Amino acid sequence: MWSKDKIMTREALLPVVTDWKAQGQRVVFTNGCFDLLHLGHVDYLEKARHLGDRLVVGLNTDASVSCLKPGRPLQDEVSRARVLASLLFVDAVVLFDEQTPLTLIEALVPDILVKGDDYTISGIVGHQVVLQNGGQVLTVPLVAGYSTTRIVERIQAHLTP
Ligand SMILES: Nc1ncnc2c1ncn2[C@@H]1O[C@H](COP(=O)(O)OP(=O)(O)OP(=O)(O)O)[C@@H](O)[C@H]1O
Ligand SMILES: O=P(O)(O)O[C@@H]1O[C@H]([C@H](O)CO)[C@@H](O)[C@H](O)[C@@H]1O
Repeated sequence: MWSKDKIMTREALLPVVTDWKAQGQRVVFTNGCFDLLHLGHVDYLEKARHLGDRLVVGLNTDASVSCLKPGRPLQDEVSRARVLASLLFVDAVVLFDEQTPLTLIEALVPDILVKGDDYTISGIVGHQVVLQNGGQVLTVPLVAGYSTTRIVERIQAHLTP
């Protein structure tokens, strides 16, 4: 499979997830902006994938990111989606335009919902949907010292005379 084929619309992804579930595969879902991919992202995504059998990543569109994080994204949604899709342990990438992935999670009803532990369980959007459907909501420890913001700050410091 070419990585670009992992990038799907919500409509195309729904039957794929239904088939995975019908085959008894546990579907893990996470989401984020993933502006500049770094070690923390890779570590947490790989761990998320191994909490189940398939990993679906919800990716904020450029419009969504710019509402959440003024001045961002630095990389457009096409680039961010392809970089995520190129990861061996990512099975699907789906863009969402809203401020939160709630409607996407309501549509997919993943078996496992995951975020980094910079979030509390009750602070993870969609946790009620997943728990009410008998699923799990989990966090993965952060890799200390890694963030997109930190990368930007280091570049800015490097460029400042
Ligand atoms: N250092 C890290 N280790 C593990 N997971 C991380 C780390 N940083 C972010 N994540 C996780 O990656 C996902 C996407 O987060 P996000 O795109 O905001 O990354 P970020 O590097 O924190 O970006 P920003 O600096 O712009 O906030 C979230 O689920 C978050 O919990
Ligand atoms: O990359 P971020 O900022 O960690 O991703 C955000 O996560 C929010 C989270 O799911 C809240 O529980 C989400 O609402 C927001 O749209 C971003 O994806």
